[in-house]
Amino acid sequence: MISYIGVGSNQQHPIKQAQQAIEALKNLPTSQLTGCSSLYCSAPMGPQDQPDYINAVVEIDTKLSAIELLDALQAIEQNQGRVRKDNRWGPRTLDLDIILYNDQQLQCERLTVPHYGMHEREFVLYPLLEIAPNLTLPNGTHLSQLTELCDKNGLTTISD
Ligand SMILES: CC1(C)Nc2nc(N)[nH]c(=O)c2N=C1O
Repeated sequence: MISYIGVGSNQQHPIKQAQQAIEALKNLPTSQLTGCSSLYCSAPMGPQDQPDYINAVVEIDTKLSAIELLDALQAIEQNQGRVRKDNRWGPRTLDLDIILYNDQQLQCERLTVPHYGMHEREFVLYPLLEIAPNLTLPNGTHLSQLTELCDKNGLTTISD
């Protein structure tokens, strides 16, 4: 199954955190990393009293189920020092979110796919457009329809 993973960090050397997470995603069991966007920098969405974020989107081809994938992503987050605080919109060392999992629409206590916020997050939509320009979402929306609605202004690409 093709899945798109959002990578985000704004603590503990975010560029290194993102690069380390991408390396860890290359080693997921029964999976291949089949695409990786550039790294992007953007101001925090939500509370502004925190540092800018580094974001990327990774494409993987995996035999893991969505829940197994979620567990593997949370293990990588913990391994990179993420302490799951209750502060939902606060700073974080590493965030790995399942943006899409094949063309599935899943809604359970631990997981909602497609990611509930992807439609208005330019730091998800533009990295995703970079690696999957012809993507159509499970509900039939074309990715380019979403990026038209979401301006790229605040997003800058980081040269490696
Ligand atoms: C706090 C919140 C919503 N803001 C963000 N803002 C940006 N720019 N990037 C993120 O990854 C991000 N993640 C979050 O969880």
